[in-house]
Amino acid sequence: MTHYDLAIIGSGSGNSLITPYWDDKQVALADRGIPATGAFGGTCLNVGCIPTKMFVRPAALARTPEEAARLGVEQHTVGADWPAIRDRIFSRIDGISTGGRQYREGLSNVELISEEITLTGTKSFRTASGNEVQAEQMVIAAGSRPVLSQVPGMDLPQIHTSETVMRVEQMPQRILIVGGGYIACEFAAIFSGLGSEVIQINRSIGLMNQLDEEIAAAYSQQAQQNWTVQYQRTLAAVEERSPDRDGGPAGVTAHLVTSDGREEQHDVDLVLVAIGRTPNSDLVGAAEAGLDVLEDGRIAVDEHQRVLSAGEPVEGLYALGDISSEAMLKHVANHEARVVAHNLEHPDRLRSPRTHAVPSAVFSHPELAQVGLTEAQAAEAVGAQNVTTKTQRYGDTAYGWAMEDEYGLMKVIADRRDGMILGGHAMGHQASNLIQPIVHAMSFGQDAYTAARGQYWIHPALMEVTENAMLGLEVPVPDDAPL
Ligand SMILES: Cc1cc2nc3c(=O)[nH]c(=O)nc-3n(C[C@H](O)[C@H](O)[C@H](O)COP(=O)(O)OP(=O)(O)OC[C@H]3O[C@@H](n4cnc5c(N)ncnc54)[C@H](O)[C@@H]3O)c2cc1C
Ligand SMILES: NC(=O)c1ccc[n+]([C@@H]2O[C@H](COP(=O)([O-])OP(=O)(O)OC[C@H]3O[C@@H](n4cnc5c(N)ncnc54)[C@H](O)[C@@H]3O)[C@@H](O)[C@H]2O)c1
Repeated sequence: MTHYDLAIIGSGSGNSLITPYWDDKQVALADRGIPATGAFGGTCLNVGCIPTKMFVRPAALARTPEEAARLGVEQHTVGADWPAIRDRIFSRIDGISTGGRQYREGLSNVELISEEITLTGTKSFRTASGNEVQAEQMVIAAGSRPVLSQVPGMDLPQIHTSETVMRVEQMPQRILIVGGGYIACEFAAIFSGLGSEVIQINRSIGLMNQLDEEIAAAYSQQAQQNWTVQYQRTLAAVEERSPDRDGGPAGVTAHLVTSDGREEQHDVDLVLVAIGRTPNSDLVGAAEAGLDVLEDGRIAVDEHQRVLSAGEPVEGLYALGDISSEAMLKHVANHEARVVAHNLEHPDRLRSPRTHAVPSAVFSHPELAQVGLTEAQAAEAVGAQNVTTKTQRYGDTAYGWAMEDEYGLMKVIADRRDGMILGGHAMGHQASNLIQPIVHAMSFGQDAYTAARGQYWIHPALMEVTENAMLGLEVPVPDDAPL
């Protein structure tokens, strides 16, 4: 049994817990590596946020002829060099991952355990090779993994999740994407932008249905113009077709079933399954070790990120990120890591993460961003009569004219009694940036009028969309309001 001052499971946001405080103490960092590649550094770096957005950018560039044509410029995308794009992206990503691993391996106070571990108690685990580890304090930051459909054919090499699809040898000519959430909508934009024929199916009607209804409907309409979207369909089975005459890779036939029981099929090169992610609490053996596990698979934590066992926090045991958080987002995992880092160092002054005004963006085409409540949730929270909303079209602002923008929207939802912002939702160019002043106002408790009028907005920047959305709300103007 090896004893450490701190043991961390997971090298994603967990990796950032090793602050200078631990320089003269002994830390174990266990990570089995990303399944497809064994890479160090977790999901965001290797198979998540960062590589996806590195594909989003060339896909957006490949689409510029559409916008250029509206502005009187003739452009033509000749093609996207998938192997070159893929290799450029992963040479950078893999280098960062390798560098991170080497750095950790080189530290005398850190033991890197590159193996799958299983908890044996609340602050102990066994490695796959049989070593027993015990720690004074422990953090479970073991993330989540993609869920696969429970249908025949999921073991075929043409079936992909977000963990494998970015490294395929050739860009698919035709791809079926299953799901209507973040990952499905981002990859639909990536592959359609780069030139694949994309068919996206969702079992319900509409895409990104967790968003504000107005924005989700507007996005779904746009998506249908950019690639093929089919609703009320689920995957029933996938079977391999024989290789083509030139000996090229075999594609698959995806069998679908519609909500009214009809059968359909699509011949595609590959299928991307993006129907959600499940926390890795089962992989680490959380329930067997006596930890409380919620119905959705998350490890239960209290307001200080302390893990619960039989409803009570276990001293010195924390969880963070996808394995315990409702929002599976990197900025949330990182914030929780900062809180846990503090709590590990100051057990007498425990802090809690902020749960208010958590934003997210979907880097699709168009881009989406949101923070706070939807209009329906706001009506539920404060009463429909107290809710005021403003939907500002990009196209009705000066920069929107410059862009000849046809679909961009920013919707702000506020309490009409005090002007406090309850939610913000955006769709269109740079939505993930335009939402930030709303996040700022909500985080620092500024009413919409003060947030809009209390600062200069550069004219005629696109950010005037956000300014105008806030100014368009029917809210009280505070006494001595800024002019
Ligand atoms: C395709 C995709 C795109 C995304 N894009 C965005 C985005 O744009 N913005 C955003 O905010 N979020 C995005 N996310 C979500 C974001 O990546 C996650 O919320 C975040 O990475 C979670 O970090 P974590 O530290 O909790 O877990 P991870 O980074 O997943 O780290 C957990 C680590 O634990 C290891 N592990 C698990 N079980 C064991 C075990 N038993 N033994 C040893 N090691 C184990 C895993 O191998 C992994 O390396 C995206 C996710 C995906 C999949
Ligand atoms: N830009 C970002 O911040 C970003 C990007 C990617 C992923 N993520 C995170 O990763 C999480 C997982 O992403 P995701 O897209 O896999 O999940 P998701 O929860 O966003 O979407 C899942 C989709 O799959 C559908 N679905 C669920 N079960 C199904 C089934 N059995 N058959 C058919 N369809 C089914 C759902 O209706 C939904 O449309 C997200 O919730 C998000 O937190 C964030």
